[in-house]
Amino acid sequence: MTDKRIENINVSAEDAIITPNQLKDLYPLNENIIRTIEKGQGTIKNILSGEDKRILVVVGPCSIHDIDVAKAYAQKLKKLADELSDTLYLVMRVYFEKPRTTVGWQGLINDPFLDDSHQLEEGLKQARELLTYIAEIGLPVAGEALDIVTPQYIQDLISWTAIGARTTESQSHRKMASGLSSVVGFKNGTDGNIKIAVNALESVASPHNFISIDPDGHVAVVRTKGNSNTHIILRGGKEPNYDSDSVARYEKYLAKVGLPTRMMIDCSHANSNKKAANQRLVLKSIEEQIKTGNKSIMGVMIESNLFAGKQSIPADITTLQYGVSVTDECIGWDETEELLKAFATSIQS
Ligand SMILES: O=C[C@H](O)[C@H](O)COP(=O)(O)O
Ligand SMILES: C=C(OP(=O)(O)O)C(=O)O
Repeated sequence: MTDKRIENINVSAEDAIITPNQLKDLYPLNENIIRTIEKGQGTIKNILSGEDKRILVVVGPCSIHDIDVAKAYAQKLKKLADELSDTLYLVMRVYFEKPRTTVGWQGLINDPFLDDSHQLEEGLKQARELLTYIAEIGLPVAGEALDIVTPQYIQDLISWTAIGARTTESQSHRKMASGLSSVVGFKNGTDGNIKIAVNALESVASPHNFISIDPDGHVAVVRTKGNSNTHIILRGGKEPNYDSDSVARYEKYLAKVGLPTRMMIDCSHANSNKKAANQRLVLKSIEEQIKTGNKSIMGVMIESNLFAGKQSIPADITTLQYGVSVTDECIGWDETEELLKAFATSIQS
């Protein structure tokens, strides 16, 4: 029994919620969905190995806060993905969990009503419903695995996974990622440290054992086989790190430690100085590097929403602007379409 004099002094409640299997029964898989995920996970593995020569593009909102906006975005992106599929493999960023530098809204799963009511079960339901909708239309999805337990609820619907700059060095995240079925990308640290991402690749390739929950919600020891389908993501730090000199330096470093020299470049975050308009400059540099023979850049990340910019979350949620990010600045849909079409045409020729 808990003795309240010494334990849970700073805990106000422990509310039981739906189990992973119960959530999956509410929003089940079907053959269409399984085909999208199998194809998504498989294609991304082939891009990582170099067998598929296309460039992986992880593109979409910084965070999902409005399911209708996300569905409208997914419809547009699917059309563009089909159009550019000879050169680019487009995967939608569907990020439900936001790591914060200090405090702030932590994403749709944590607070689906954006009002500090923290109805996590509702957040999980909304997340899974959206993921099944996007998979049904045949579009693969990318997510950030920030929480250690939520993958049990939604990871079957994810084709590519990021571990963020603030958690790349975390042993718990590395252990969890060693059991994920998708390719996993590790960001460099917020200060620009690449070593922690390279160390993560080594750690994640090994089998691990850790305590989590099983699909029925029972506490369980999860024993993983290790995941070698991994790569680093350059997101900038104190300085941007997308330029050809930085890329060449990281290629050498990966080769020196015996790892494949494959990497993704994040056009946003510290590579854009958090200014969405700068993402096009990063993409232009990537385009030039690929055109001049770079074979290490296997993917790019772009933060994009229906409309450009960002907004603060207002006290009255009904006054939110439709289709505008509530976390980092994004480029709008028109610019996204223009940039990706130009990128595809340029690297094809
Ligand atoms: O990608 C989003 C943000 O860069 C990340 O969540 C950190 O945000 P913050 O510095 O506003 O907390
Ligand atoms: C938080 C993110 O990035 P980073 O971990 O690079 O800050 C993100 O991609 O949403």
